[in-house]
Amino acid sequence: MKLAIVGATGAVGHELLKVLEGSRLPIDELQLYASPRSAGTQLPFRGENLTVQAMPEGAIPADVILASAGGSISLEMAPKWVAGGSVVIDNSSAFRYDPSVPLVVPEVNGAVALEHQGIIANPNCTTAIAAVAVYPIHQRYGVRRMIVSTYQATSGAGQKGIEELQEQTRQELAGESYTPAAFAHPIAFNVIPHIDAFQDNGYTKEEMKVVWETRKIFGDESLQVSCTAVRIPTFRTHAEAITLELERPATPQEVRELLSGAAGVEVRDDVTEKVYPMPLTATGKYDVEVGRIRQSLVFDGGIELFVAGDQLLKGAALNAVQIAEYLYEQGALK
Ligand SMILES: NC(=O)C1=CN([C@@H]2O[C@H](COP(=O)(O)OP(=O)(O)OC[C@H]3O[C@@H](n4cnc5c(N)ncnc54)[C@H](OP(=O)(O)O)[C@@H]3O)[C@@H](O)[C@H]2O)C=CC1
Ligand SMILES: N[C@@H](CC(=O)OP(=O)(O)O)C(=O)O
Repeated sequence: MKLAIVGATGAVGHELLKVLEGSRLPIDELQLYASPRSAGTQLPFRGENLTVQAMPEGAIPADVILASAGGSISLEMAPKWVAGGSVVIDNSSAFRYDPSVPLVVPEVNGAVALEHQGIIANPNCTTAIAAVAVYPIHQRYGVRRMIVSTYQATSGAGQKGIEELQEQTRQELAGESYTPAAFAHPIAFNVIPHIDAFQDNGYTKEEMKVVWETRKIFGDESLQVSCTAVRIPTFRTHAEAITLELERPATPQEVRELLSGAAGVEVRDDVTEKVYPMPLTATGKYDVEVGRIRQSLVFDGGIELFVAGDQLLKGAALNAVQIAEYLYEQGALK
C-alpha cells in the first residue's frame, strides 16, 4: 500500500509517523509532504530517513492520504486527491459536518467508515477522547445529558503551542516581557477558558465541536451535550471532567466493570492509592485513562468521571491510522 502524510512536520504529523511504524498496514511506500519551507527535511521511519517534499498542487500518487495540514488545505486539496483515486483520512474539521462524510471513532462507529465517498473525517481531539469512555455507558445506560469541562494541553494548538509554553515559562521565570501569539493571553502559569472562535451563542467553536461531533459519532441527535473548553499550561494530553445523566441508573462499580472491558479504555480508579487519570500517566498511551468514577450528586443514578487521553494519539494520529487499519481489514482498501 502507498501512503502519504500531508503535514508530516507538524505535531500530529510526527505522531502519525510513530504510529505507522507499529501499524499492521502493509506499507510499501510512505510519502511525506509539508509546506515548501520544510522541503528536504529528513524524518525517520522504520530505520530509514524519509525526505519531506513540498505538497504538490494536484493529485498525490497514494492509496491513502492522511491529511494533517489544517482545514483550509484539506478543503481545497482533498477533492483533488479523491479525484486522483486516493482515500483521504482528514484530521481537520473541514468535512466533519458534511452529511456525506463519515466521522469515525473506530471503537464506536467503525462501520460507517465503509460508506465513505473518498473522504473520512477524524474527529476533534476532545470529542474522540470523551467518546471512547462515554459510548459504552451510553449503549448500556442511555446517556440523556452529558456535561464536559476540559483541561486541554498546549500541543492542541500544534507545534507553535508547545513552543509558546516553553518560551513563556522561561520568560516568566526570568522576568522578561513577551507578547502572546499562539493563545489569546499568556498561557504560562495561567488557564484560558477560550479555545477557537466564540460563536453567537456564547460558546466557543471547540465547545460546539464536542456537541455536534458527539451526536454525529453516537448517531443520536437527541443527546444533550454542553462543554466548557479550557487551555491549561501542560504540553500534551487533554483531560476532561464529565457528568452524565442516564436513562437507566448506574452504580460506579457497574461503570468501572463495564469500562474495564471496553476497547480503547484503561480504568485507573483507586483513590485509596491515589490512582486516577492524569496527563503525565496518559501521555504516549493508546488507551484513554478513565477514573474518579462516582455517583452524581446532581442527577439520580447519574455518573461523574474524569478522563485523560493523549490528544495527539487517540485525538488525532492514532485514530486516523485505526480508521485506515479498519478499512484495510474490511477489504475496503487496495
Ligand atoms: N494538535 C492537535 O492536538 C490536533 C490537531 N488536529 C488537526 O490536525 C491538523 C494539524 O495540526 P497540528 O499538527 O497540530 O498542526 P502544526 O501546526 O503542528 O502542523 C501543521 C502542518 O501542516 C503543514 N502545512 C502548513 N501549511 C502548509 C501548506 N501550505 N502546504 C503544505 N503543508 C502545510 C506544516 O508544514 P510546515 O512544518 O512546513 O509548516 C505542518 O506539517 C489541523 O487540522 C488540526 O486542527 C486534530 C486533532 C488534534
Ligand atoms: N482544538 C484542539 C485541537 C484541534 O486541532 O482540534 P480540531 O481538529 O477540531 O481543530 C485543541 O486546541 O486542543
